[in-house]
Amino acid sequence: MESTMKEMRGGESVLDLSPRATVGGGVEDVYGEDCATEDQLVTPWTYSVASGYSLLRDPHHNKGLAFTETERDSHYLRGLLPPAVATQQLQEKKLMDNIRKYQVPLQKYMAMMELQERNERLFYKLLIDNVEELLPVVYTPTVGEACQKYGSIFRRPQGLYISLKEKGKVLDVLKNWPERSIQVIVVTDGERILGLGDLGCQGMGIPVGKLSLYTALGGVRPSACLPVTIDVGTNNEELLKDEFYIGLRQRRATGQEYADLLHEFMSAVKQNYGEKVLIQFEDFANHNAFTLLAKYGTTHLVFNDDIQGTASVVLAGVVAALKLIGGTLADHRFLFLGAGEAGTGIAELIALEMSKQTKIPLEETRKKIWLVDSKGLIVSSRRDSLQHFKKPWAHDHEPVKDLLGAVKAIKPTVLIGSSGVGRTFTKEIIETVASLNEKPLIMALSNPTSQSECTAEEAYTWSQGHAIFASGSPFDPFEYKGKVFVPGQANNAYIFPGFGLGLVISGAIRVHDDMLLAASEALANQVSEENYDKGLIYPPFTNIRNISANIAANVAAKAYELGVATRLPRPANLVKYAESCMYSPVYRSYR
Ligand SMILES: NC(=O)C1=CN([C@@H]2O[C@H](COP(=O)(O)OP(=O)(O)OC[C@H]3O[C@@H](n4cnc5c(N)ncnc54)[C@H](OP(=O)(O)O)[C@@H]3O)[C@@H](O)[C@H]2O)C=CC1
Ligand SMILES: CC(=O)C(=O)O
Ligand SMILES: [Mg+2]
Repeated sequence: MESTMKEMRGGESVLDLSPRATVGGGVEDVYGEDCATEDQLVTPWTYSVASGYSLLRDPHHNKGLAFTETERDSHYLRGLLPPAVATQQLQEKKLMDNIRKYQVPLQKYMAMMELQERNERLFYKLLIDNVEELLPVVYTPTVGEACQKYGSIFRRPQGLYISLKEKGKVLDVLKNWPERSIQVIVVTDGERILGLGDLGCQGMGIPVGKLSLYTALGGVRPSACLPVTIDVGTNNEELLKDEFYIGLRQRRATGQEYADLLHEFMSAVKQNYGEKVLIQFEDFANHNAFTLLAKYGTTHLVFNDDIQGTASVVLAGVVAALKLIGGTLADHRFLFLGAGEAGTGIAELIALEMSKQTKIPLEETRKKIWLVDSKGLIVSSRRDSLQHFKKPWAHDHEPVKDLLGAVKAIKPTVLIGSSGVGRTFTKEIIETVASLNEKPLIMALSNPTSQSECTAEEAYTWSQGHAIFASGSPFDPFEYKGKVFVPGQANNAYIFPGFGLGLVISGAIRVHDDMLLAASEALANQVSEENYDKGLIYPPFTNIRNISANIAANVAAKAYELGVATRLPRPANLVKYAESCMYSPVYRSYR
């Protein structure tokens, strides 16, 4: 410990690759302020009570016209606001009216971001109360366009940028962030933003959007959330030429240089925030995502949303769908288009659940699941040339070059799109799947809407109304032959906020596959008869905070059962406890 602190205080090499963080949370005096001597560098943090003009400019505390007469007197606000006093409800009504007037989704997005920067509680009140309407604005699909244009619409930094320029100084960079009690970090390196490819530093929109859902949907308080973008360059030629690009103007660093920066970041996070901070990897390319998850899964509280969160949400949808399509999980044959993070992550969790249900070994249950990648069906003759995460799916079969051929050969009952390529579920493919099944389950998971493997209209029309359909980005209900079909949204947003809350409230120090199954089970249990009657396999997002509390409780229960929870004693009623921990956006009164 002594040598660690000396290094930190020396102000040069702050990188400690084996931090002495305690399970109890945090490291004693990590900022080195109490014991620093004259020759040592510290961060000069100060705390003050905001009042007057600075109170109005502080998004955490600003209430705008909702400051009461008493607050206006006691906080030096007289004259800085017009005389009217408004309720939060009235402010919400006005802002929703304004947002609804914008025709262009990106304008709505910018209005929401501007609100978040101006009045955080009002932002979350809007998002929570109007979740179905605003989710497509702050999240997919609009966040995808926002990332593509991030350089042009950039106004104020909303998260922490850690680039190669900060190599050797990452711990100092973390200390520049104004909040210290961080519970959840969402980090991207921008290389696989939704299905839009490499957006470099402009991927920041994704951690910002995901964390706003952590708060709105999962109740993790905003000050405990830290969006991070690791900038190692971009291979996106358009961005490299774009004069408004906000990131490093170089091609991506790879190999040891990449690994070193990531390792410095992971070590600094643990050193600064302790063992219980959740690090959610988001939208990394698959050649790094699996490696990072495996490497840090045993030393940090890490979760890959694209691999694990997606798996949990899709398993929930499939289990719920069994009520509509019949059979048990093991009775079905699964075919995926796309064998990357999402595809193989989902496949593995389905196979695991199947194995647990049937007591059949995992190697056997995997054989019910087939994947197609850009080179065709994954079969054993391709094994040697496959990336490691595809190898478990190389079953014995003659080569098949495309999805249509695979559909004809495998005869799937469930078709899942996780390719990132739009309109790849063609009319012929959907017609073939529909001809093989009375009720085919079709999930087009790729985001944003432009990359969806098919639209809701296509799924329902081409299957003549027989398909049970869900998609990663939302589609409106569709009327076909006088019947209204309501597509579900199979998006990891159902899982990660409640999952993260469960980890936080139990003080979990590691993520385990059984927790993903627990989250999935909790979600599937929330689908009501009324939802099923509409053909839905997910509950509506309107009830998401309640759903998240149930997911959190199931995940926390599993953490206690597995012995990785550190918050002791275990609360007796975990749902109630989760609810009691959830952030509320209602204004507080100031003395
Ligand atoms: N709904 C949700 O909650 C989520 C949705 N997603 C979406 O899933 C998509 C994929 O993400 P992810 O798995 O991380 O990406 P990856 O890059 O890891 O995987 C993409 C896979 O699709 C394959 N592929 C690409 N083009 C084709 C094609 N034309 N025909 C057949 N296969 C193709 C690739 O093949 P090859 O390996 O040969 O290159 C690869 O196996 C993205 O659009 C993302 O937005 C992701 C996470 C959550
Ligand atoms: C939803 C999500 O995480 C993705 O599309 O990458
Ligand atoms: Mg993602």
